[in-house]
Amino acid sequence: MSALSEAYRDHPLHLHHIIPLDFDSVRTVPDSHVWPTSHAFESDDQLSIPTVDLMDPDAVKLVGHACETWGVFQVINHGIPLDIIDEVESEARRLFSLPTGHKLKALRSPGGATGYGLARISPFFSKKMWHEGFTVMGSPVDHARELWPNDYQRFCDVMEDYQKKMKELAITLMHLILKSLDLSEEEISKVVSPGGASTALQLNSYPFCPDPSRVMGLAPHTDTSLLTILYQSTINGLEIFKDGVGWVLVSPTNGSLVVNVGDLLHILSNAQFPSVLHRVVLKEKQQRLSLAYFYSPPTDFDVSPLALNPAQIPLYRSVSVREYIHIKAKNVEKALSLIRI
Ligand SMILES: C=C1C[C@]23C[C@@]1(O)CC[C@H]2[C@@]12CCC[C@@](C)(C(=O)O1)[C@H]2[C@@H]3C(=O)O
Ligand SMILES: O=C(O)CCC(=O)C(=O)O
Ligand SMILES: [Fe+2]
Repeated sequence: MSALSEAYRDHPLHLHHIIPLDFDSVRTVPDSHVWPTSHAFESDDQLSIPTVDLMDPDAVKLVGHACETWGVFQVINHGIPLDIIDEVESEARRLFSLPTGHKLKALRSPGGATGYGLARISPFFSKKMWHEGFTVMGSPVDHARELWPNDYQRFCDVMEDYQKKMKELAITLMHLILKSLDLSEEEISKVVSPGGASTALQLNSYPFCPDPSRVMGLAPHTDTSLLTILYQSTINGLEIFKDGVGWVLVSPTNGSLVVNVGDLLHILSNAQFPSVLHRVVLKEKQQRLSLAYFYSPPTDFDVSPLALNPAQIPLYRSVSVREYIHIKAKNVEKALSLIRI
């Protein structure tokens, strides 16, 4: 068991907050999944988040500006081969198209962190989300063997290879981001080291929905990570919240990846980089898939505001990654304010 999985063990969830709906059998949206519709569901579809070309000689400045003004950006020329992304998407599709009863063989256990199930934030909302996920931390072999006793190797190879590639990209991005904060190489290497990191890959599926305007794919949340690298299939749905504007749609563009600031980078940057609030709404009846890779320091690493000039005061106390996960598991929305000085 990875150290990251262990951090979640002290916060077991009830099975009704883990088991997704049997999406295969529903013809209408059950009341448990109907969210109050209001103007809150509207979004700005004209504005676009910044795009950063990782080959641009000004990448440090561009990434820093995007993190500061939006907390999220798209990357192009990121070096992840498109056929690898396609393979992961296709394996994710293979998994989510299994009959519900079969997927339950890989159900996340109440104290577990990996496998099939609802998003961890589910207990914090009175309505259920139109979502099913599969969380991978390293090798998914134990769950994959339950799903495909004679045919699990390909799924494992593809998921492990993707995590390796994502880790390299996350490290590159972290170097650019921390350089933009003027941190020294020595300080950067304490936060980002290839050997030590807590990472997770989350396969998300928003199944076919007979009435998309009444459901919520993934409720508004911030990610716990330093940063998250997201691939979204061709279907719209991801929205980010921008102060002074409201919800802004992030349309998928071919081959680009979405990078967002998580809570731990928000703390490290002393709130210079906002941990972006985001959600997924269903814009179409059709199934939507996404792949989210979460990158954080090891669980025993103490995160504290680093990018301080002499005139600045730290806004957050030091907190270990493990402790922050515990705080967030109990108070999802208030976690950052609970460590504010
Ligand atoms: C490492 C992780 C981040 C995450 C919890 C997890 O253990 C794996 C799933 C992740 C996810 C994906 C959907 C949104 C989110 C808030 C959730 O409920 O599960 C994130 C978690 C997070 O960022 O805290
Ligand atoms: O599906 C998406 O576009 C977003 C997923 C997400 O926010 C997450 O997995 O944390
Ligand atoms: Fe997220």
